[in-house]
Amino acid sequence: MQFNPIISPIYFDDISAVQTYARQNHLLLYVYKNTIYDLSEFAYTHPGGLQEICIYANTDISKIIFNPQIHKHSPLMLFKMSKFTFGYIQPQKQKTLLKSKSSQQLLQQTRKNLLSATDPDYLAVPEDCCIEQVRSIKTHRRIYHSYEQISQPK
Ligand code: HEM
Repeated sequence: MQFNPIISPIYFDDISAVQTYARQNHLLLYVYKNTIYDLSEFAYTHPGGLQEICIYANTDISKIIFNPQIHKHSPLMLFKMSKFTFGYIQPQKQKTLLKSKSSQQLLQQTRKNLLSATDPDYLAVPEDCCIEQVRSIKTHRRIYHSYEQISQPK
């Protein structure tokens, strides 16, 4: 079955992991600001030519694609590329998760729930913590997110 990165993006630790993956799977991957695009098919219809785009295959093109000395693409090309999004370089996925609005809201809500139920456990929730996987637990009054799922960032 074909893996669908749009539903489930792949996370890589660094560019060399991307390169190894691309080699093993015969893909033309391009990294722009930590987002990875699979242009394996698009490359054949690249208006600037297949050869030109292949030169930079499996590299970080953040400083390349808007470089006028190479070819200054229109910023709209990023929209075009977005449909080929394949994955992300994200070594500290958990910390990034905490930065996302929904994770923070969830964390605050969990703290409030524990507080409002005068559950002493809320004091034990560390100030700087992140949510790995949110599962729910039931107490005598309400359903909370499991404390075991809230941990210190590594
Ligand atoms: C570094 C990897 C590159 C990527 C990922 C890339 C990607 C793209 C994309 C997505 C477009 C379509 C833009 C659109 O339809 O709006 C495009 C257009 C184009 N590319 Fe590239 N390109 C790369 C390298 C190059 C190079 C090295 C050259 C020439 C030396 C080049 C020349 C062009 C030209 C002439 C166009 C058409 C005009 C334009 O949209 O600016 N590209 N490229």
